[in-house]
Amino acid sequence: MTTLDERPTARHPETHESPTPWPEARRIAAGAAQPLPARDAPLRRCRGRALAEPLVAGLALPGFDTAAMDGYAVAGPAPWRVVGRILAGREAVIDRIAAGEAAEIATGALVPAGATAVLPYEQAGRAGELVTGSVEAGRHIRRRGEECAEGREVLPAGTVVSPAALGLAASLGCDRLAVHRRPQVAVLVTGDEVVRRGTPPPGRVRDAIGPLLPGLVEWAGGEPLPTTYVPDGRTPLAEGLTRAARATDVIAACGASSRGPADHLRGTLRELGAAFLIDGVACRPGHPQLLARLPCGTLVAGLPGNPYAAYAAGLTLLAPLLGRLSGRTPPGPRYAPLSPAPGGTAPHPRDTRLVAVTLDAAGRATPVGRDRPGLLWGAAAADALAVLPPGGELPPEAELLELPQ
Ligand SMILES: Nc1nc2c(c(=O)[nH]1)N[C@H]1C(S)=C(S)[C@@H](COP(=O)(O)OP(=O)(O)OC[C@H]3O[C@@H](n4cnc5c(N)ncnc54)[C@H](O)[C@@H]3O)O[C@H]1N2
Ligand code: MOO
Repeated sequence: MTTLDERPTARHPETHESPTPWPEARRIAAGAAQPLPARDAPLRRCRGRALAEPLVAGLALPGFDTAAMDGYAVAGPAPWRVVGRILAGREAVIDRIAAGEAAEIATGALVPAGATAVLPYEQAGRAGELVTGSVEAGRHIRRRGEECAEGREVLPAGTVVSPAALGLAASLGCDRLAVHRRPQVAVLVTGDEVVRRGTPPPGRVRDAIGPLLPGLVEWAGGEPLPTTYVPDGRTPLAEGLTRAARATDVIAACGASSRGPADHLRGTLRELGAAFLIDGVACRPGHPQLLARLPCGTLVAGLPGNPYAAYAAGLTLLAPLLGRLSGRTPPGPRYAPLSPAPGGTAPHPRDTRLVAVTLDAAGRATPVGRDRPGLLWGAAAADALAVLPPGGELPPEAELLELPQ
């Protein structure tokens, strides 16, 4: 685990904080915890969780010599005399055929011993009990174990269990899988100005973060707990953090992260004895974000109140942290060539910029615009966020951050 003392300490000329460079902040967040313990869970509860152990084939696939086409199992050269019919899932009525014989066979049925190929109906001619046609030896028979040998590792530990992985595990005879527990995340939304329903009156604003964060948390590997709303003020914030810390692995506290009269997050965390792992990140938007550990061990990700800044911060610190806690192997970085922005998006002189982009069919990323810190329009229309390192001209290509769907 990286400690505060290992953080770079350059002071930020505008905020007087000591922001951590964006790539370093992500590494610290991903290393701030260990994967949560494994549990044995029934398949229906495994989707989205990470395998705690490799998935090993407990049986061969296919499990028996299987017809890959509807037609005739044939032995030796044509013509063949039909000796019966074999359907999938039925006990073998014909377990062997000799040269010159054929058995009508359904896709998925057990191929009788002695069969040298399956001749599809489309390639067969039939007159009474006699079948003619030509088929290469071995064609259209899936031999036992040819697709996956028994005992083979098919997925490594750390793989997120997808719908396809669930189907594969079932094909391999699994009823349960060893998966990591998902980290529970309590979302605290602060601010006297936020309203949760309808049109906000003058001076108030609709809560955009409460609806946004649970989906982001779930996508990143966490289990969101019901969102709690905390009024401005140190005491309610301290009470909210203390209550949440008793019941959860991670707290995502939104708003109150800056320097205004109602921005008590940093002070309150200090009063509660929290250790800061990250105290500001050199990125736009989202620079006031933080990561701290309460004395009880619960981690607190502090996200800015501006909704797009909260989203960008959620992807910067919260997502790698939840990925690690949930035992997921992090995906490798993705890059895309950048089209110049119609409005002229440029790198920030000191901070990493996170820009909402769409991807065209050729894989080029084009900035969408409408991604000011308070506005989620660009992010909602985007396919990814492009990461623009600080300084210089617009780079020819950029790293992409995947977005929750
Ligand atoms: N003197 C400075 N002021 C500010 C700085 C700075 O560096 N120095 N940074 C600015 C940036 S950047 C951001 S981001 C914000 C972060 O502010 P807070 O985290 O303290 O959040 P608030 O002040 O509570 O709110 C900011 C903004 O967002 C709206 N908001 C808050 N919560 C929600 C919500 N749940 N849904 C929708 N909108 C929300 C709030 O009404 C404000 O407009 O600080 C800047 N100031
Ligand atoms: O960085 Mo603020 O986080 O721009 O909106």
